Amino acid sequence: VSRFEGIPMAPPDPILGVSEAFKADTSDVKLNLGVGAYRTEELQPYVLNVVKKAENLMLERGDNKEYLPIEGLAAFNKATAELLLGAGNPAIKQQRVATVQGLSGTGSLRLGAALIERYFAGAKVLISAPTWGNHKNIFNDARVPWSEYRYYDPKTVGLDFEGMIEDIKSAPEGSFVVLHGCAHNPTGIDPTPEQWEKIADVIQEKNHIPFFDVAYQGFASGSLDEDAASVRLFVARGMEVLVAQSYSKNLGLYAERIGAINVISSSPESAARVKSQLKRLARPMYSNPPVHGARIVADVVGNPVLFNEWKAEMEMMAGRIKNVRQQLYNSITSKDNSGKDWSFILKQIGMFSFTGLNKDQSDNMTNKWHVYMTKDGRISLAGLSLAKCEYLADAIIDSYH
Ligand SMILES: Cc1[nH+]cc(COP(=O)(O)O)c(/C=N/[C@@H](CC(=O)O)C(=O)O)c1O
Repeated sequence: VSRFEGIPMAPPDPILGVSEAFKADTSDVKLNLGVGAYRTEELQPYVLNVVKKAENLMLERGDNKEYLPIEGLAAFNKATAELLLGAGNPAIKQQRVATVQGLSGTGSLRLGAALIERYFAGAKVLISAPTWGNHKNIFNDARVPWSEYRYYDPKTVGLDFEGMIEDIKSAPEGSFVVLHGCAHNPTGIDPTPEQWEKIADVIQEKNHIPFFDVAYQGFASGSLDEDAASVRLFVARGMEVLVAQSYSKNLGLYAERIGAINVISSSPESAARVKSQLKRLARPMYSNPPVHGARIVADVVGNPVLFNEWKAEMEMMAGRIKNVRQQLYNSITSKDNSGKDWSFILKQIGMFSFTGLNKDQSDNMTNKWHVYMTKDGRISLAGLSLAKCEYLADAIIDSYH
């Protein structure tokens, strides 16, 4: 008898498990609108041109495979903090930013969670309702207690701003508030600039610490600066902030696992101490991070020609998703005569559309129409082509009524 027999079979991941089910489907009309990964109009994965150019540069240079320091590639850490905050940001000049390269967004969030667990005993983390499917797993496994703040209002298919503020205000003083920097996942609903100001007010009032998850910078609006505006607003106020970054989507480096955890503190001394403890946490977890993705980001950002080409490719990707969003709206409204208001599809930003389809309706999308999506009603528009909008519109209308 195996000694592992007591280990139960784990359920498939709510997001990544959808791709497994999609692959098993033999239908030729199947659509994978599950995982948030960009696809071209031909529904193929996309390796950015600048990534190929950066990799050729590496080969020509003959870069070695020596260990990186625990905190990662210095050139990457410099580039990623400057991308996030703007190269001239006073926090960077005053050396108040502790940046450690992480295993993409997930690994950076986990490192931040481990710091909270070790140095903020009893502190609570507040996450939005709903939020990205892996946030709860990350804080659960880091043994950090969390609770939810109201975010999505199904009645208005919009932001429950009053509820959000109330829940953040009523949380214990000094809680960590997880905020999506832009392109909220799964709702696609972002606070307005005015609402961000009020969110910053209540967080300051309560001495909470904001923990931004920035997984789509430049990918949501097409502009790196626009998509970082919320983070920069909080830092400009002199607030101490944690920010997890990912280059999975905006540079298409999904499988390279490249991201960073940034801790902006009020003094260079505390930034240095925080960085030393982040290294202390990383060493027994994975020792030091992978070099390939870090070099690509550092080379692309460090080379003005490549940097400009990257910005153009981001605008292209964001543009394709905006076109698909508009086309889906047109297809649905030209077919559906129920009078339902579908304008939420156009108001949402980023990779996803939160359709409002419930679990049974989402099951119908999959079982009858071979459309794969997450059970919370989210569809990834990045996996949709203009050519498939008619078909998807039929599936959504059929599943709704
Ligand atoms: C908000 C958010 N934060 C972090 C991540 C982590 O990505 P990483 O590749 O670890 O940098 C993702 C990925 N989201 C998509 C893929 C996934 O679930 O892992 C998704 O929502 O489909 C997010 O959507």
